Amino acid sequence: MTSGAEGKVTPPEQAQHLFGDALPLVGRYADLLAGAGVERGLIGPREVPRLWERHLMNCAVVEELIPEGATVVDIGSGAGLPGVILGILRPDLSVTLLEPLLRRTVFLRECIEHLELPNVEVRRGRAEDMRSEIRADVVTARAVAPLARLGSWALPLLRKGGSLLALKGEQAESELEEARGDLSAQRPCVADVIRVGRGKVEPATTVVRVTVTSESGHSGASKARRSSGGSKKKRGRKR
Ligand SMILES: C[S@@+](CC[C@H](N)C(=O)[O-])C[C@H]1O[C@@H](n2cnc3c(N)ncnc32)[C@H](O)[C@@H]1O
Repeated sequence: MTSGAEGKVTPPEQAQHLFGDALPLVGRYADLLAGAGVERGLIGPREVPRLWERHLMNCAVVEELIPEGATVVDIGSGAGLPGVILGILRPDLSVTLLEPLLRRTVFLRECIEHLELPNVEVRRGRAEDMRSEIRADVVTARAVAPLARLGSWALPLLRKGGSLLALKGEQAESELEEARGDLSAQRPCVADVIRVGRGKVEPATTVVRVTVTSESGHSGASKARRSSGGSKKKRGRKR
């Protein structure tokens, strides 16, 4: 990526407290987003003035929820949010940016190279096609899909005890209540809504956390359905 492809965006004062020593590197990423990211249509030009507060800082506080040394898969990483920020802030994490669109993976690879992030890799693909290939401690996703669909993509990628951290808007509680049945049918799990970064970002970041409680990819209910023959048609044949 040429330096000419970098824009310039000044970090707000709170960014110093939040990012500490990582601020210069986050600043370089911000410049890439504001430059090549906008030129290539990966983020809208109207996002540039609010890049720090609404995007970078909002994503950064999610690191509080990620255990030391975790493997993290960022589904639908787009221009790298929240995955790149997590990779910068937490060198102890192994982060995979999972993104199906070529144009976006090209940008992501250039960012990783430019920012020299050895703990971050880019994979091109759809989350639902990665079931046999990925087992992670944490899956993150921001602005990717409604919760029930996101759960059907993310939960199969998690180890037992692993969590989906979905960055959501103010309607997170009602979205979770609507999706609860689908999430449990996908895989036994517990879920809650957490607000992270109070006092650091305004508003705090809303995260739906879904933690899988079983090794199996299927809930007890699905297992029961399968062992009792599943559909009526099958039961008929058995008799
Ligand atoms: C609205 S963008 C959000 C990008 C980024 N997470 C952010 O917050 O700026 C949604 C991204 O999800 C990706 N996506 C869509 N379907 C997907 C799938 N099945 N698996 C993985 N990523 C997907 C899209 O290509 C797109 O980059």
